[in-house]
Amino acid sequence: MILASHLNLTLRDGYQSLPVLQDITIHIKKGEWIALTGANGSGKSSLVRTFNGLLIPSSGHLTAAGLDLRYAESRSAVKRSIQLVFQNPEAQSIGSTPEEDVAFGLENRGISREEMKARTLNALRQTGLGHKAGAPVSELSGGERQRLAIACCLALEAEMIIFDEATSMLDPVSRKEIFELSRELWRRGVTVLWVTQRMEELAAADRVAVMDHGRLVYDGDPRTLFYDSGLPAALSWEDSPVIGIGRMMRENGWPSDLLPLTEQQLEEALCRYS
Ligand SMILES: Nc1ncnc2c1ncn2[C@@H]1O[C@H](COP(=O)(O)OP(=O)(O)OP(=O)(O)O)[C@@H](O)[C@H]1O
Repeated sequence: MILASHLNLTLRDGYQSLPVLQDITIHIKKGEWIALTGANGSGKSSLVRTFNGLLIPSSGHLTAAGLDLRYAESRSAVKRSIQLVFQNPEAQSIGSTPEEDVAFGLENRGISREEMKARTLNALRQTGLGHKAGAPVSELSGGERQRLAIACCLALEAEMIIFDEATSMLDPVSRKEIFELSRELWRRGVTVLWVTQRMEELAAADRVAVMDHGRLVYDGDPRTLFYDSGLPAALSWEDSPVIGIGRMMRENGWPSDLLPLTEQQLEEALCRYS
């Protein structure tokens, strides 16, 4: 789905050149659910914006959804198959109702009115917004607005959806719902790149990529990242209480596949051995 090789991106900040991405090589396969993390300013958003042609790398090679993004036509085509859901729920809708908003994205795509209507209502139903199709967008909650952004991606039949800290402005219940929706879409074949700083979301991933100062510094499973890589300490990440307990468990001979990343995993591990 994404084949990035030795990507560099330099942006201008006044008179200064800022190396935002440095020598990034990553391969994301079709059908994966992968998490991307890193401190604020480490380059996560810049990286994912190169994947759907919003930012153009200064050098390196990038293929996304089978398109070579050196070419302007490829960059405009990739925006259809790889969609981004951003952090701010307020900033993503154009239409005055969800139905209008989703349909807006389908205009100029050579689709008949009937098909547009069917795709729109289907996408709204899949995201749990069927009953709000005609409601004013201004009356939707933050979680509903993120669902609407996802409905737009579905109507466009996106092959990959990139969630760029898409739940960071939501309450815990909506956050969990959007996260679960991303998992559901993934089970149905959508490739998902989930940008997050939340431990429980990293713990759910089979594969976690970590950015630091514009570089990709880790690409592997979350348990190895937190217990064996030494990276959290090198990046001055604070150990969560659960990881602290997990380290003690390891010193006491617990098998490494039971070392917990989340409170739930800790409870499960303790239940199994108590
Ligand atoms: N348009 C721009 N012009 C100049 N510098 C930029 C621009 N966009 C981002 N940067 C800089 O690039 C670096 C990486 O920013 P980016 O937003 O990609 O990081 P991030 O990891 O997504 O951060 P956050 O978690 O805060 O969203 C930062 O130093 C940022 O200030």
